[in-house]
Amino acid sequence: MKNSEPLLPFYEFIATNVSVGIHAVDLSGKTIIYNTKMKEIEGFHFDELADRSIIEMFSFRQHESTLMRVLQTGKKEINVKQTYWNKNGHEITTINDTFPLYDGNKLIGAIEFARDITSLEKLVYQPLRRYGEPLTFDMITSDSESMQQVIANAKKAAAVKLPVLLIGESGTGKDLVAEGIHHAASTDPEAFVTLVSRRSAQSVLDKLQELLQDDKAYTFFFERIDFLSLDIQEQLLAVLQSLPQSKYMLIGSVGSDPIALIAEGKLSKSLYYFFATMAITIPNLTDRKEDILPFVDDYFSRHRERFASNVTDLAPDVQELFLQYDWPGNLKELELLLDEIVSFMTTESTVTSDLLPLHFRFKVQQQDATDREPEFFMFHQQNNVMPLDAYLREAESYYVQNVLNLYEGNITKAANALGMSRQNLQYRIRKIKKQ
Ligand SMILES: Nc1ncnc2c1ncn2[C@@H]1O[C@H](COP(=O)(O)OP(=O)(O)OP(=O)(O)O)[C@@H](O)[C@H]1O
Repeated sequence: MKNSEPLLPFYEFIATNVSVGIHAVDLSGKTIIYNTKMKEIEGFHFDELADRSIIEMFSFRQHESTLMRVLQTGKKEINVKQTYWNKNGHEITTINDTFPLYDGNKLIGAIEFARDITSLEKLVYQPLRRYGEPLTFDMITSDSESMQQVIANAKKAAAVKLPVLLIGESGTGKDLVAEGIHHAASTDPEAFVTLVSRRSAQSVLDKLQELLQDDKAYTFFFERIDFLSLDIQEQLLAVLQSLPQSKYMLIGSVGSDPIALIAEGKLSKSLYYFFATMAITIPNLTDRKEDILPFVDDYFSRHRERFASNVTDLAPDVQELFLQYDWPGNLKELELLLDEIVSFMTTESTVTSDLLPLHFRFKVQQQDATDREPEFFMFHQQNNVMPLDAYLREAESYYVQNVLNLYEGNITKAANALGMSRQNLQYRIRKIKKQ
């Protein structure tokens, strides 16, 4: 390969600057190439991956399963869309092509190319919007008492036009409530601007400064301010404090309890006080299960209207499963699942259990992992053998749940006992919940 040596700097430059995530592994699953974009997508540092096999990293990585499968089958997998939550808890959507790598006839590894379409997905994934209509409170499913309270508070916030903080886990509907507030407070449907913190933090400030040059009474929605660094949060606060009161409607959102975020150093206390004139907490879907079936009905009616489809309802046993499941990804998870289900449907009008994707059935089963007997994890020849990564996920979930139970849910003590940091354990718990 002597002749290719002068090309190495070119290859390196390409790998570093290309806007596609690249991850290549050798036959043993060891990482050979992991480029800058892939690091950005997955929120990793190269040192964390350099010398480890995929199996060792199994609990952290989303892509390992495709790479493993391609190593096993020797067959490429093209255009696979994945939405997941990366190591930093950011929701990411990618489209992946994964190829086996051959030297002559000999398989030597696998390589994955991931196109990050998160921002695009956010733009195009607007299933609630009916042909450009503004998104108003009446379009938000709120059958539960707690959601009705959220809407009532959001209406008050729109009336007084003071800064608002929306608190809720990913997928609970913070974006919708923010937009509902805007349309209740303003007559200009075009003046709602979402400034997304999950990409480049500096771009939030730049975009804000740029828009402030217009003479428009914008509603600025600062989505997930807890994803901004403390330094940027302070800079943002300085800009916000200098704005004329009452001209702009200012809304911020955070993904969990702000007091805990402040204690963990992820949220500036002063920025919190600035936004929290009015704080609205949007509960998790599992705490307002009355919203599940009305949301499904509404989804089906929109689907019929838009795609002239036949889909009308869920079979009783599917309803049961939906009500039983915890929905860690909240309404977003339910919506993505419905998207997947209706894409399989042709002439059927009722969603029966055989139309449920395997991963969902598996997740419902996994929810009872804590009730499992230890014998489940012992290998019996007569048992069906499950794929290794599914088994490892089960085992991790079972072990972590039991250690948490042992320490009565105390994360610090459980993390100590498991020999890991609090953040690491919290990350794993989130991941287990989302599996
Ligand atoms: N109450 C609701 N009624 C109707 N649709 C909802 C409701 N809540 C959420 N959704 C749907 O769930 C999806 C996620 O909602 P949204 O983006 O507002 O969540 P979020 O809390 O802002 O999440 P993130 O923190 O990840 O941005 C949206 O596509 C929306 O259509």
